[in-house]
Amino acid sequence: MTIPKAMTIAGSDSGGGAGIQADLKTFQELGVFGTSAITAITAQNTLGVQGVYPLPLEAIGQQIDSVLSDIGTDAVKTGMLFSANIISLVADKLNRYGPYPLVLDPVMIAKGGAALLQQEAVEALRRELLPIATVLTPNVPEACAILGSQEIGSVEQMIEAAKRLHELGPRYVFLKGGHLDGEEAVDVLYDGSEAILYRSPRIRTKHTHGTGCTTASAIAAGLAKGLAVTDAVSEAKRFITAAIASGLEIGKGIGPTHHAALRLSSAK
Ligand SMILES: Nc1ncnc2c1ncn2[C@@H]1O[C@H](COP(=O)(O)OP(=O)(O)OP(=O)(O)O)[C@@H](O)[C@H]1O
Ligand SMILES: Cc1ncc(CO)c(N)n1
Repeated sequence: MTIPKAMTIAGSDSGGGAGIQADLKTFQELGVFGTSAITAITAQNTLGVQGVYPLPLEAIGQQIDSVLSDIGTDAVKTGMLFSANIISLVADKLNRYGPYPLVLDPVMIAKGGAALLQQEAVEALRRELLPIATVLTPNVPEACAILGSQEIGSVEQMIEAAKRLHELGPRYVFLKGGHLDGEEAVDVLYDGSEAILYRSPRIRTKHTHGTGCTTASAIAAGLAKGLAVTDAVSEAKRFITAAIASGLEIGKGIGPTHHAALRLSSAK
């Protein structure tokens, strides 16, 4: 049996809601075989990040070699990369084994405020990974950090920012509007000529841990299946909206999005 394959290169979230764990669950839900290279281990739960432990470069490189020299992949998603050295290593490996459809989620800061990317690594991200990305998926604060300060408070300003981000090299920019206010959660996809808006009702919940990782890996799953970027993004938007609607009240803080609502209701 052949099955589409996607690889995530990201950090581990012990709390299970974001990072590698969210990515692999999303791949599985969407019918894609998932592989991984872990860049850093975080001690994390619904209350925040208690510890960050980047892995040695050798360990990260070896995981990527093991997967790509044997199993291969139809798409890659990157998440938490933590340092400029890890970014350079990942760019080197993807250039050597690829090119692959690449969903680049420029993870910088966890919801509780912990740094998942060192500040001085933003330049490496811009220089080495943005130019080889198929889809760049920043949230509003990440877009501001990559652009070096820009006011983004409206959909019009999101479109302007997406255009400037596109000039840095990615084929598509998918700028997510989860951090803005309003009755709808509006995201912008820009391909260099046209801005497409993806809208959903804004769900009133605090349980949104892992929304970014889940969205980016759902897009990667679509690309692995051979979908056009616009279709992969539509599917991902539907998937994340359902996952937020069935977010879990577990732990004492911000609970995770949940991807298997149908199975859950038929269990017990
Ligand atoms: N309350 C909500 N209701 C509906 N959709 C939402 C809500 N919050 C976020 N989204 C959607 O979820 C997706 C992820 O967006 P968001 O801006 O939250 O990502 P993120 O900030 O990168 O996530 P994370 O904090 O996990 O890194 C987008 O499609 C966004 O529109
Ligand atoms: C490991 C990891 N990656 C990404 C995020 C962003 O949500 C997180 N909180 N933890």
